[in-house]
Amino acid sequence: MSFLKVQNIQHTYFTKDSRTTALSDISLTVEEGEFVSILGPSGCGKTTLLSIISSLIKPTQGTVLLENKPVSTANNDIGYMLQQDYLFPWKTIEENILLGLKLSKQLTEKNKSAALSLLQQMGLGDVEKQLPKQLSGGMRQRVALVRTLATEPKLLMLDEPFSALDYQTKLKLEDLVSQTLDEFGKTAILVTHDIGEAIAMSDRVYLLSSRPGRIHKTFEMPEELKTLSPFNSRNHEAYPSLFQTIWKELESLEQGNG
Ligand SMILES: Nc1ncnc2c1ncn2[C@@H]1O[C@H](COP(=O)(O)OP(=O)(O)OP(=O)(O)O)[C@@H](O)[C@H]1O
Repeated sequence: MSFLKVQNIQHTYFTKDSRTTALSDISLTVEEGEFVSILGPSGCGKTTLLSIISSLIKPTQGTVLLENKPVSTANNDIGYMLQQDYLFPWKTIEENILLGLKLSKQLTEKNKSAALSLLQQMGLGDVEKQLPKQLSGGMRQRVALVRTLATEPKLLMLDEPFSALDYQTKLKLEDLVSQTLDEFGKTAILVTHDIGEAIAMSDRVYLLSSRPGRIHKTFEMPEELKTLSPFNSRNHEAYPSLFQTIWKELESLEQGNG
């Protein structure tokens, strides 16, 4: 039994006078603790696929099972880390990271201190009482990660979480996120436009083609990269040729010959 099983997804958006098939014939599985990425040209259906996996939209066809059950939006099955941090500007960092627990009526002394100690572990122990606007973009994304992990979701959806950050912050955050998810044994799906990021962070990369989005190719990352941090993966000798291979495939898709 796979942890996450996405079977034969097809999705068509209907409007009054048009229909767009965004996804067709998508099947994939993710095992517990794995990190996979979804890469593809603009408009290939990445966001649609994430929304279907999270059960925010119901696919026209197909099923999604998490631990053999349909995904539930009610019981913290899914946690999100998005391009924008969506921290509430009028709430302190502490209030922001505890909000999910509070709303789902799970706030206890135990998980409160776990969340605060994770904040400390992220190097943010001294900003608890500050407001989001007092923090840099990278710090705010670290807060967003703590808030996401605080509710102990089974599956994490990372939708371009580093794309608004400067390059150096992004590389540092990739390492921190990767290390934290490993430590917690979390399973994650990353949507990205960044080939390097996908290679450096993932166990497996799914390359989608567009109109409709299908799985064009699946790239299993070599074992020697899987065990390295994202930063060290980018500097490994296996990295440039993998980058070239995926780059060429993506180029061919963008030129419509895929
Ligand atoms: N609500 C909607 N109604 C109609 N068509 C939609 C809707 N949402 C998305 N689409 C279409 O479905 C296709 C896939 O869109 P989606 O946003 O999932 O792609 P994406 O890969 O996330 O794009 P990008 O990389 O540009 O963010 C596109 O052709 C888009 O125009």
